[in-house]
Amino acid sequence: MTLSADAISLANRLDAVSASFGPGQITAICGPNGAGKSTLLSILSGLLQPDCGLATLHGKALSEFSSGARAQHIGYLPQNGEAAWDVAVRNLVALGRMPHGDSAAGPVEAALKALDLEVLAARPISELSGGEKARAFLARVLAGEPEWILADEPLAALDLAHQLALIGHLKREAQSGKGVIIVLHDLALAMNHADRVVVLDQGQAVADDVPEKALAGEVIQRVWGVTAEWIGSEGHRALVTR
Ligand SMILES: Nc1ncnc2c1ncn2[C@@H]1O[C@H](COP(=O)(O)OP(=O)(O)OP(=O)(O)O)[C@@H](O)[C@H]1O
Repeated sequence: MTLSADAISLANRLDAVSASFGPGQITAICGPNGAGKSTLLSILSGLLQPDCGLATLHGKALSEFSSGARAQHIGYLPQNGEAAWDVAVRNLVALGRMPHGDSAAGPVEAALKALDLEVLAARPISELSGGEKARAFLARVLAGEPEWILADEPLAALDLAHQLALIGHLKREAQSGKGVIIVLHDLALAMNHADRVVVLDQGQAVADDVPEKALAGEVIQRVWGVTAEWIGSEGHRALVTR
């Protein structure tokens, strides 16, 4: 039940990145702008092909899955997604059922509830704020009930309360046996809420460990070029920069 990247390279974007992800965990992918985070997530979702190396699900190359079968297993939220049509929120979320060929009401309503979208369900997407839209796109992913949730900066546009609610939801998804991989720029969110952190720098995986080790001060200094120190207790840490 693993999703793996095995020595994946893509010209000027990723350089021999290997990482294996298991279910039941939240993994954060962190790194500076242009480090290759979105590229790695796209490859792990099967939407982008590497030049060399292999991305596999349960030991089978992602390229060998039909797009429908792959989408049943892996739900992918791109950075800054856009809707092709200006549909109501509930209809957009129901599109998440497409890989299953149904529009089952249960998962759609559960996804609307999880993202606090019930009051907005009849509203056209074009009439949502940026954060509301981000929640709607993530609800579409959740409605597909994938084993793997891959989300590129899912928290970036959300207010504090919705960030915490979404993190709580992703933790429950992980506890129920799903695999969650999210790209995060907020290192404190990664430190406090991820089970594991992969740090990318200039296309290479330079740390892959529990948050305390992968985001240690010396890693932040080396990768981000920032002198910083963690304060507070486990699960409640804040990053103080100097
Ligand atoms: N479609 C593309 N074609 C060629 N190069 C690309 C393409 N998209 C991104 N890149 C380059 O690949 C590298 C990695 O980009 P990627 O979007 O994966 O970085 P990222 O870590 O997600 O960055 P950010 O934090 O800014 O979102 C960057 O140098 C970027 O300029």
